[in-house]
Amino acid sequence: MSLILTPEPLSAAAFAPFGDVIEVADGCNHYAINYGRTERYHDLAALDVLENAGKPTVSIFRSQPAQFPLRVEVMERHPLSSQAFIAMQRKPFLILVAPAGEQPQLAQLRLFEVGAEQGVNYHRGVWHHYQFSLDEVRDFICIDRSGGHGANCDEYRFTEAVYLQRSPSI
Ligand SMILES: NC(=O)N[C@@H](O)C(=O)O
Ligand code: NI
Repeated sequence: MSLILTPEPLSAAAFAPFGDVIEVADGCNHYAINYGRTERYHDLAALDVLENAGKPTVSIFRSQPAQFPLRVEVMERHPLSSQAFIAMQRKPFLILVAPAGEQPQLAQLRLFEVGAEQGVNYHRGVWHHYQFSLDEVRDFICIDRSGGHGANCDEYRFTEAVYLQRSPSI
């Protein structure tokens, strides 16, 4: 028996069990800076990267597009840190997540469509599929942890048949 997942829209409330949505939204803490020429939307994600002498790191992931339907072979988690992704070309992308725990539970898998003006920050231990793009090679800013000590990437390989489908809108 296969499990087929289709995307749901990403909102801060829906994503709360997994992390933060990085976006300009009602209720954000924002204020004018630079003599009124810039509005700062402040402190949008809980970065958690200092465990075991880790340090914050900004990288660019140049990701290959996935082919659909995508068979989910593996998911991963970072037990020592958060990990944020923000699309540089402002194109939508898909993320697959499951709550932190010993292993991802099939019944708790969620597929979200990240909008063109959103980013995500996975909280530490949250299971997720590694980054991929849609249609074309795309660049993503990644903010996570480097240095320090301790293994920070656990993988879980599915034996069940889990597939991701795109929605017509993306
Ligand atoms: N391995 C690595 O740095 N990337 C993954 O963590 C990912 O989520 O793409
Ligand atoms: Ni990751």
